[in-house]
Amino acid sequence: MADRIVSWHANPSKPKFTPPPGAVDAHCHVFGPMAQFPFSAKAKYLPEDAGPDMLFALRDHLGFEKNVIVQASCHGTDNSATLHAIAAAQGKARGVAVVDPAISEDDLAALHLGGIRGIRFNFLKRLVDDAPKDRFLEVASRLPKGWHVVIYFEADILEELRPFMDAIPVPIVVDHMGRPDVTQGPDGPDMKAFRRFLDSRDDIWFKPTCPDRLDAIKEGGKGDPWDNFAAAVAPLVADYPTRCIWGTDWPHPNMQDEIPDDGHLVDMIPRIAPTAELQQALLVDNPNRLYWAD
Ligand SMILES: O=C(O)c1cc(C(=O)O)oc(=O)c1
Repeated sequence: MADRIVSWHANPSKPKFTPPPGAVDAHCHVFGPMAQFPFSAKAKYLPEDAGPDMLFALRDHLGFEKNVIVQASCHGTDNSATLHAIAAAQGKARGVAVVDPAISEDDLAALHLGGIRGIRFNFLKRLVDDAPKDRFLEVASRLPKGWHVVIYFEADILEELRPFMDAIPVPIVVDHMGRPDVTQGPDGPDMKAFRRFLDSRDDIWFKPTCPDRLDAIKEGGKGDPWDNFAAAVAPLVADYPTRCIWGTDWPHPNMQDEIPDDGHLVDMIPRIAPTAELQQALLVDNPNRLYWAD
């Protein structure tokens, strides 16, 4: 395994945009600390420590009140680091776990007590070795009440995943909108396909997140301030205002080449959600419905 990497900004700027009271950063991660929570033997990247203290300092700096911590692939199916961070947040965080599909009902109940409200299925080959659809469906059918499934996939496999996703019996939240090519614009084939998917069920949610990944210079995009992303994504938020949640994606796994300034990421919010109503839905009402319903 290569050296441990740093993928986050050392000194993010203060955003110009002020999030509304109660705003939730609903997609972020923690890494380690490794001495306490070792990374998975199957991890595809080995990051430096980015623990809860750093996450909460960033939350306060950016003007957010709560976090949803999504288990990062480098921790495999051992959710200890995520649970530790949720506990340290003292009610200000909930989370999404990655589980071995053979997990017992007791272990699912323990995750619920620890603040977990969903499980993540990752289909990115650069992040995980396998994604067994039949086993994923089985565990999705016996989740605690009120939970959902988070899915991370790339646009080119959306159609292939449709039968699998259509069979998921709980709400679905799509990470980073399934990584559309934002250089195609709001009416490009990737956005059209994603809209068709959203229209197929009213319990599919999405995260209009990661301009730094989707509009990266090395991916053929514009880079910060990510104008392609703003143009392609604002209409999606406008058309599905009750089904989107937003997050920084800190500490930005794997982004060590074009590390985003988190203050600039927050300043994308008014460009994709220009009214106070949209901002309230995206940052407060929607994430609270998914993660703090009980
Ligand atoms: O695109 C990625 O590299 C990435 C990785 C992870 C993870 O390693 O869990 O999570 C994300 O949200 C995005």
